[in-house]
Amino acid sequence: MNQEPDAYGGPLRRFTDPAYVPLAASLQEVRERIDALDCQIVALLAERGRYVKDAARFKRDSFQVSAPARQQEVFDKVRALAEASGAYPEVVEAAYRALVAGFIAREQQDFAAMEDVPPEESK
Ligand SMILES: C=C(O[C@@H]1C=C(C(=O)O)C=C[C@H]1O)C(=O)O
Repeated sequence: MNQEPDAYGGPLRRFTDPAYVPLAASLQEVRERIDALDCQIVALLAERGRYVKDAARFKRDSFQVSAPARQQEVFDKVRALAEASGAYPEVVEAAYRALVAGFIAREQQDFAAMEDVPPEESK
Protein backbone atom coordinates (compact mmCIF):
# COMPACT_ATOMS: atom_id res chain seq x y z
CA MET A 1 0.00 0.00 0.00
CA ASN A 2 1.43 3.37 -0.97
CA GLN A 3 1.42 5.89 1.85
CA GLU A 4 2.87 9.40 2.06
CA PRO A 5 5.69 9.75 4.61
CA ASP A 6 4.95 10.94 8.14
CA ALA A 7 6.34 14.49 8.10
CA TYR A 8 6.56 14.61 11.89
CA GLY A 9 8.11 11.22 12.62
CA GLY A 10 11.76 10.47 13.37
CA PRO A 11 14.31 9.20 10.82
CA LEU A 12 13.66 5.78 9.29
CA ARG A 13 16.97 5.54 7.39
CA ARG A 14 20.50 6.86 7.89
CA PHE A 15 23.47 7.54 5.64
CA THR A 16 26.43 5.20 6.07
CA ASP A 17 28.94 8.05 5.60
CA PRO A 18 30.01 8.93 9.17
CA ALA A 19 30.80 12.49 8.04
CA TYR A 20 27.20 13.18 7.00
CA VAL A 21 25.69 16.02 9.03
CA PRO A 22 21.86 16.06 9.15
CA LEU A 23 20.23 19.36 8.24
CA ALA A 24 16.85 19.06 9.92
CA ALA A 25 15.16 17.21 12.78
CA SER A 26 12.07 16.14 10.80
CA LEU A 27 10.70 15.86 7.27
CA GLN A 28 8.41 18.76 8.19
CA GLU A 29 11.44 20.95 8.85
CA VAL A 30 13.07 19.81 5.60
CA ARG A 31 9.90 20.82 3.73
CA GLU A 32 9.73 24.20 5.44
CA ARG A 33 13.31 24.88 4.31
CA ILE A 34 12.44 23.79 0.77
CA ASP A 35 9.32 25.99 0.74
CA ALA A 36 11.40 29.01 1.83
CA LEU A 37 13.94 28.32 -0.92
CA ASP A 38 11.16 27.91 -3.50
CA CYS A 39 9.88 31.34 -2.50
CA GLN A 40 13.29 32.86 -3.26
CA ILE A 41 13.74 30.82 -6.44
CA VAL A 42 10.37 31.91 -7.86
CA ALA A 43 11.12 35.57 -7.04
CA LEU A 44 14.43 35.23 -8.89
CA LEU A 45 12.69 33.55 -11.82
CA ALA A 46 10.27 36.48 -11.98
CA GLU A 47 13.23 38.88 -12.17
CA ARG A 48 14.94 36.68 -14.77
CA GLY A 49 11.72 36.66 -16.80
CA ARG A 50 11.62 40.45 -16.84
CA TYR A 51 15.14 40.54 -18.32
CA VAL A 52 14.24 37.91 -20.91
CA LYS A 53 11.28 40.07 -21.94
CA ASP A 54 13.54 43.11 -22.23
CA ALA A 55 15.96 41.11 -24.42
CA ALA A 56 13.29 41.00 -27.16
CA ARG A 57 13.82 44.75 -27.73
CA PHE A 58 17.26 44.03 -29.18
CA LYS A 59 16.27 41.35 -31.68
CA ARG A 60 15.32 41.35 -35.33
CA ASP A 61 13.50 38.03 -35.85
CA SER A 62 12.41 34.74 -34.34
CA PHE A 63 15.84 33.09 -34.80
CA GLN A 64 17.43 35.91 -32.84
CA VAL A 65 14.82 35.44 -30.11
CA SER A 66 15.85 31.78 -29.93
CA ALA A 67 19.61 32.60 -30.02
CA PRO A 68 20.81 28.97 -29.80
CA ALA A 69 24.48 29.86 -29.24
CA ARG A 70 23.54 31.94 -26.20
CA GLN A 71 21.33 29.11 -24.94
CA GLN A 72 24.27 26.72 -25.08
CA GLU A 73 26.43 29.28 -23.25
CA VAL A 74 23.82 29.46 -20.47
CA PHE A 75 23.61 25.64 -20.16
CA ASP A 76 27.40 25.30 -20.03
CA LYS A 77 27.65 28.15 -17.51
CA VAL A 78 25.03 26.81 -15.10
CA ARG A 79 26.47 23.30 -15.28
CA ALA A 80 29.89 24.66 -14.33
CA LEU A 81 28.33 26.77 -11.55
CA ALA A 82 26.52 23.69 -10.24
CA GLU A 83 29.74 21.67 -10.20
CA ALA A 84 31.56 24.47 -8.37
CA SER A 85 28.84 24.92 -5.75
CA GLY A 86 27.97 21.30 -4.96
CA ALA A 87 24.61 21.28 -6.76
CA TYR A 88 23.69 18.26 -8.88
CA PRO A 89 24.90 19.31 -12.39
CA GLU A 90 22.46 17.08 -14.29
CA VAL A 91 19.53 18.42 -12.26
CA VAL A 92 20.58 22.04 -12.76
CA GLU A 93 21.15 21.61 -16.49
CA ALA A 94 17.83 19.79 -16.99
CA ALA A 95 16.02 22.49 -15.00
CA TYR A 96 17.62 25.22 -17.10
CA ARG A 97 16.79 23.45 -20.36
CA ALA A 98 13.13 23.41 -19.30
CA LEU A 99 13.25 26.97 -17.95
CA VAL A 100 14.91 28.48 -21.00
CA ALA A 101 12.47 26.68 -23.33
CA GLY A 102 9.64 28.27 -21.37
CA PHE A 103 11.26 31.70 -21.33
CA ILE A 104 11.87 31.56 -25.09
CA ALA A 105 8.23 30.63 -25.74
CA ARG A 106 7.20 33.72 -23.77
CA GLU A 107 9.81 35.88 -25.47
CA GLN A 108 8.52 34.70 -28.88
CA GLN A 109 5.02 35.83 -27.86
CA ASP A 110 6.30 39.18 -26.63
CA PHE A 111 8.35 39.63 -29.82
CA ALA A 112 5.33 38.92 -32.03
CA ALA A 113 3.38 41.69 -30.26
CA MET A 114 6.13 44.33 -30.72
CA GLU A 115 6.74 46.85 -33.47
CA ASP A 116 9.97 47.78 -35.26
CA VAL A 117 11.93 50.80 -34.10
CA PRO A 118 12.03 53.20 -37.11
CA PRO A 119 15.53 53.20 -38.76
CA GLU A 120 16.23 56.83 -37.83
CA GLU A 121 15.71 56.01 -34.14
CA SER A 122 17.69 52.75 -34.04
CA LYS A 123 21.20 54.15 -34.06
C1 LIG B 1 17.41 36.39 -22.99
C2 LIG B 1 17.72 36.01 -24.22
O1 LIG B 1 16.79 35.38 -25.04
C3 LIG B 1 16.57 33.98 -25.00
C4 LIG B 1 16.50 33.45 -23.62
C5 LIG B 1 17.63 32.99 -23.02
C6 LIG B 1 17.63 32.68 -21.56
O2 LIG B 1 16.53 32.47 -20.99
O3 LIG B 1 18.72 32.67 -20.95
C7 LIG B 1 18.81 32.79 -23.75
C8 LIG B 1 18.84 32.98 -25.09
C9 LIG B 1 17.61 33.26 -25.84
O4 LIG B 1 17.10 32.02 -26.24
C10 LIG B 1 19.04 36.30 -24.83
O5 LIG B 1 19.15 36.25 -26.07
O6 LIG B 1 19.99 36.58 -24.09
